[in-house]
Amino acid sequence: MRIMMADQGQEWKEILMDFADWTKGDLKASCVFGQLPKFEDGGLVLYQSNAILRHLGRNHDAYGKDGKEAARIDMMCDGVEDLRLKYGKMIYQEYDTGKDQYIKDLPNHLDKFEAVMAKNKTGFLVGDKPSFADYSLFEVLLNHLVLCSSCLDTSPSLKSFVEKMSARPKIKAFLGSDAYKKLPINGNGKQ
Ligand SMILES: N[C@@H](CCC(=O)N[C@@H](CS)C(=O)NCC(=O)O)C(=O)O
Repeated sequence: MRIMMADQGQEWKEILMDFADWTKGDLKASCVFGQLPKFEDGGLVLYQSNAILRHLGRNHDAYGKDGKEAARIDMMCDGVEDLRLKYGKMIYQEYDTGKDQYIKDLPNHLDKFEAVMAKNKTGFLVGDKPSFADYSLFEVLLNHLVLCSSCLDTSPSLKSFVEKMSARPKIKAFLGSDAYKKLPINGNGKQ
């Protein structure tokens, strides 16, 4: 979300929740699913990261040029979410016992995105400009590069995608900012 808003030139105000405050429970009780992030846009209050991404996609013309592209963007976003969940399970539940096997299995998961990216030939998953699924994939790949810096060596289209996204001026500025650098990748400090 942050990367997408930065690239689309949308300013945002962020309130970071301290874990001690969160455990008091008041905010949790007010969240629709008892979890963050919470996103407010005017009178609209949203939860669920991918719903927020879709909202941003609609607002910033980053949801395909027609219904068919939108459907394929949804599919790619759900595919990214599957990978994000596998990564999260390893990070939060199996880091010490499962990290090596996760890295070994990673090419099987990344291959799917590599194939779509290579076939589209525009440098994006769908269409010829970044959609919310591209921002989601980009963020997941950045995190995987921290986990294993060589993980894209056998995925040339994904490697080029990450390089080009990282070089987009507003993304480059955001990734270089203190606001971004001080954020932990994962809440448990593992990466
Ligand atoms: N499917 C949700 C998952 C949200 C989620 O896992 N939130 C975590 C932080 S990233 C949370 O609020 N954890 C605290 C809790 O469950 O009490 C989304 O994508 O937004």
